[in-house]
Amino acid sequence: MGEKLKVGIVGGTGMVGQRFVQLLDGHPWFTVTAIAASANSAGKTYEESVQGRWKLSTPIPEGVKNIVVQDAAKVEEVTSGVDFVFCAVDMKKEEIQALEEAYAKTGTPVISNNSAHRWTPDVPMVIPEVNPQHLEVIAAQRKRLGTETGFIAVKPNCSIQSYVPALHALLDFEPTTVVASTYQAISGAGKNFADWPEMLDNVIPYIGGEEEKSEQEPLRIWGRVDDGQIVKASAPLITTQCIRVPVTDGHLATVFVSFKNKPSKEEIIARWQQYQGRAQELELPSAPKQFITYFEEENRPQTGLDRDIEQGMGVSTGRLREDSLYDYKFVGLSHNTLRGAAGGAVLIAELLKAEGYIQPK
Ligand SMILES: N[C@@H](CC=O)C(=O)O
Repeated sequence: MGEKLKVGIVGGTGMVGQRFVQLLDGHPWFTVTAIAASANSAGKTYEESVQGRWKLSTPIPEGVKNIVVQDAAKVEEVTSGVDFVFCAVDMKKEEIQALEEAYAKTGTPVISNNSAHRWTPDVPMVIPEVNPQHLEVIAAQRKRLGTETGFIAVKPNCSIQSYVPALHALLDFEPTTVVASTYQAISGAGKNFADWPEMLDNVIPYIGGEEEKSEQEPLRIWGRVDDGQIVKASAPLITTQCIRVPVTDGHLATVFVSFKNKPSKEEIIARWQQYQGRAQELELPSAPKQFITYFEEENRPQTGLDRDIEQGMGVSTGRLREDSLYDYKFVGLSHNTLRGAAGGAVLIAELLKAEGYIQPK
């Protein structure tokens, strides 16, 4: 594998940005050469800019400490030294849409953790093991943006990763109805217990916008490519409740599901255990060897015990049993800031590189 691709992190000082920094330390294909953030952080070293707000348990990697943070709004300056960027910024939707398009128009691929472009018809929203075929729409997007090399690709919301992979492995049994309740960690809101004390010994039954995302985004993931656009699927019907719970990391979901062709319990478990996607076929560096792990123990998966499975990139399921109203019920779990955020975006970038969409400039 020749020289590493040079990466910029736009929004590198926030919680997801810090995860990008952590995951890219020692990455075999990518090296961080630029970090951009708001004008307030611009001009400081990365170490200075995250002083007192570094939220991860591992130290700031040596290789990025002295990178001078750039102003994310100065798009040409940031992109001049990189082959592609990750983007995780906290701004209004229209501002993020415009910023990401400005980056893409410089010929720079943008892999985004933000939700702003998740419903732009020619922007692929990808889980590499589930819908890698959606990358096809990049050609149409490049035409629209007037660039031969730039584009935007996004990852879906973290909540859906705790049940969509498990349902995807069962898609040919035609799930008709899904009820999912998610129990979401506080890091999903970019917080820890120090900065969100009311989450100690508490549950908050509301996460703004989350239920809409959790019900609609799976249908886009299962959508088809038609004339350079993603057309969302019309089934299954999905309803959700999303709840904030007092855990640091890990989104757990309880799921009820009925099928047109009801599989046996053994068939479901076999599908989960055997499921392999494009990320495993290509042996991408961040791909979990076992994408879905089924736990036979009746008290697993547990958020604290199992969120880090496969370096936080695997998904786990358990407690599969028949239900009195639906065909089955089960529990799913995924790490929200690894598989569900920065890790998922790094895996998309690896897929894009392996498929020839990201190249040295
Ligand atoms: N909106 C989610 C974060 C996932 O992307 C949350 O609040 O947990």
